[in-house]
Amino acid sequence: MNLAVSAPDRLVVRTVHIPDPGDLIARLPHPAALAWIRHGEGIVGWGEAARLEPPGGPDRFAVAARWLREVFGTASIDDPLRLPGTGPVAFGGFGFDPKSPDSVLIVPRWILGRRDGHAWLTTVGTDGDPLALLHPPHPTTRLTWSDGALTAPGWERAVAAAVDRIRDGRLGKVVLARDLHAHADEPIDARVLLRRLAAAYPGCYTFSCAGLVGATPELLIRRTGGTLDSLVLAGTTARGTGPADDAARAARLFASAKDRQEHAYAAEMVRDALAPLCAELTVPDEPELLTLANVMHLASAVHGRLDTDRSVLDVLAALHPTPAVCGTPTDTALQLIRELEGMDRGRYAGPVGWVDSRGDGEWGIALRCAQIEGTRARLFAGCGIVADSAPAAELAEAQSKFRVMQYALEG
Ligand SMILES: C=C(O[C@H]1C=CC=C(C(=O)O)[C@@H]1O)C(=O)O
Repeated sequence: MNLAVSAPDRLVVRTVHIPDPGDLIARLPHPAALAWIRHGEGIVGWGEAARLEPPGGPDRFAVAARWLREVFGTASIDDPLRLPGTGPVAFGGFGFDPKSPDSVLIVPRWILGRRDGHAWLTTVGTDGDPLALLHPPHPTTRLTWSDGALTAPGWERAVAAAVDRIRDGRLGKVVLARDLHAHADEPIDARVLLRRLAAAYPGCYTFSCAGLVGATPELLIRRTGGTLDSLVLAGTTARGTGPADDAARAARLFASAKDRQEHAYAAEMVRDALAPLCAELTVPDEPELLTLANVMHLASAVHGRLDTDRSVLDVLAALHPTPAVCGTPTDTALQLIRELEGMDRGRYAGPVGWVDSRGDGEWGIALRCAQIEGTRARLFAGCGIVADSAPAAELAEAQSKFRVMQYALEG
């Protein structure tokens, strides 16, 4: 196990009730921001009290859960609120591919939160000034764009190859992604991107963790006490030119056998993965429509009640990767992704979110995001491919999904 920043022997944690802090993103004093916000509520963090970079492997969720049990279990915690997200919290992101070494968990020094009429500040450690790192946000000026691993025609050929494999009967669905590179004149400030994303996509989960910044519509799992919630997304159409065009496109999406099949694979797998962990589970028979600023998705809201006390990380281990980002069957789809994408996804399409010391937490799938490193951003977008997929249509869908982060970077 590699502890890039070693945890102190014992964390000393104090949560206090505070007056409404207003815009959480505006309070972040440093570009190395940790954030999880939807409709203005959620948590932001900064500074680092402890950090874990679990090595790649299918057991990375279990390794992370063990480490957190140790770090939080030995902590001295003064938390009169005892709400989801109060007390110590770890923000995290896990590599998409089990082989990926990119997973990370960070326990910040300071956490500011707001939820259901409560606001709080959590301090981890007894020294230091939360505003010592004060560093005003700085918008990026000029950007240059270039292809990632595959050009657009190269990616269309990969989609065509995937369709051939599916028609050969080797698998039912695979999700293929591509990356785009942006290069700025000056370092990219995550807070500027977060502000634009939270304003343009308020219903999505705007997140930032170790340079991965985005606004995902897909809730992989939320654990609140014994309750689980998940929002399965698969099947997409671009937004129309106005309400009538939107309605026509939505009707075509619901009538599309291709999109319904893409969605069914994802919803069925989530049901099968959660059923053994739940005393009760509800999965709708029919998807509903989720409308975002750039696209519309088929969506299924899944609810469950855990059969026994399990951390949200245990539930993640059972769910990831769903066919919304990998395919069916999982192993065959993962092999095809490795063969055809020509890139390492890093933490794109992996779980991103937070967990507290009670095991509550919210984890999305890291979609509509970019990995920021200094002056560079690497954007990702993927599409579910089934037997009837057409490469040109999938390329257009990926372009619609890239628009989220293109807007975050360019304004
Ligand atoms: C893989 C992505 O989207 C997934 C989530 C929703 C809809 C999808 C689709 O219709 O293809 C994808 O499964 C992405 O945005 O990079």
